[in-house]
Amino acid sequence: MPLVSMRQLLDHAAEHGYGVPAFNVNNMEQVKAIMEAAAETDSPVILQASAGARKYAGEPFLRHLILAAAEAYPQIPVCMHQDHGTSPAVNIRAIQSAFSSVMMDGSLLEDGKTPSDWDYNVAVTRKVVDLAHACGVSVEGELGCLGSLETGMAGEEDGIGAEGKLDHSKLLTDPDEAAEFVKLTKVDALAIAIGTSHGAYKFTRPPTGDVLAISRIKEIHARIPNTHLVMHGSSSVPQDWLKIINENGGDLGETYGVPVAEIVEGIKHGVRKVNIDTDLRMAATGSIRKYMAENPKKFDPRDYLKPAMAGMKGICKARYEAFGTAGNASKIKPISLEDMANRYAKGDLDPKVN
Ligand SMILES: O=C(CO)COP(=O)(O)O
Ligand SMILES: O=C[C@H](O)COP(=O)(O)O
Repeated sequence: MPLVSMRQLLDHAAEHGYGVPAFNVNNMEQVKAIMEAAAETDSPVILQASAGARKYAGEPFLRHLILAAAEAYPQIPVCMHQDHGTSPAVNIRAIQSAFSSVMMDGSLLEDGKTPSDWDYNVAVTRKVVDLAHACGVSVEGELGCLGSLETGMAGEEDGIGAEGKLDHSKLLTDPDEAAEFVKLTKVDALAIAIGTSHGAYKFTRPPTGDVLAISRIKEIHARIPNTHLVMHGSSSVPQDWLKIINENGGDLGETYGVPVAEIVEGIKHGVRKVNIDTDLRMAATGSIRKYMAENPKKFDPRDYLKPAMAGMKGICKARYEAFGTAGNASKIKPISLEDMANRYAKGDLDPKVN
């Protein structure tokens, strides 16, 4: 099957009331684990690559890994998505690389650190939407900054994300602004700030409504019912993997993620894309640490990468099942990007704003 656009996958998810996890990929083991889980559960797939992934693997390796996934699993619709494109140029290069979906993260300036203003975010996002839609490629925008409602600290990780303390208003997306932003930019999907952040250190205690504002999702969805909401920083930081890592020489400390039940609640109210990276990193690290501790004489990377793949696959299967993604791949007939471009040109995919 050819790569499909994220808009097609998320429209299907909205129509049938489920969500799609978007897993970050950097290497073959992650891609294989996700695809095996998707094949076993009949789930459509979003594979997303950050600028960091491109730096790590290199553009040709990354592109071919994702194309290999689509070739090896022709029955599974795969979207190749650029995560956190920090400028129009990054996204244009992604489209040139065959990405079927991009993210213009105009909530931050091009340095990926400094919170931007409204006019900048609208201008860069609209520019990317005009170019991408002409190619049938979908666009995710972001309004608000990821960060902790517990501490007010912005969610910087690996050089991406704002730094330091932010005003509470920046950490929670405003429903009126979301409606205006979507009207002006015509994005297909909108990443919102509700108290989640990238990485393993999201919450110091299991989160409650004051630090994880799931109720805000309902208010935003009511204003922009056909724009798909995206939850970034949605790893659940599994306590069993945390324990395995720490029992085998790791030192991650006490920390909590976004409970799967809260994500499922979000999915009931318009969340269609759920970004997950840290959970797969933890499953891989825990598996490798455990294998190394139990098998000190082994040195073939395939020996410890196999359990790493199995650990990641377990997380993927659990999320596909919990989010209702399972059972839907076979129901999706691919729409070509050419067709998507025509639909955008006719205005058939324009956002509805209440
Ligand atoms: O949002 C993410 C990528 O954009 C990943 O979030 P996590 O760090 O919670 O996995
Ligand atoms: O966007 C956040 C993801 O966790 C990607 O992280 P990365 O930039 O280290 O690949």
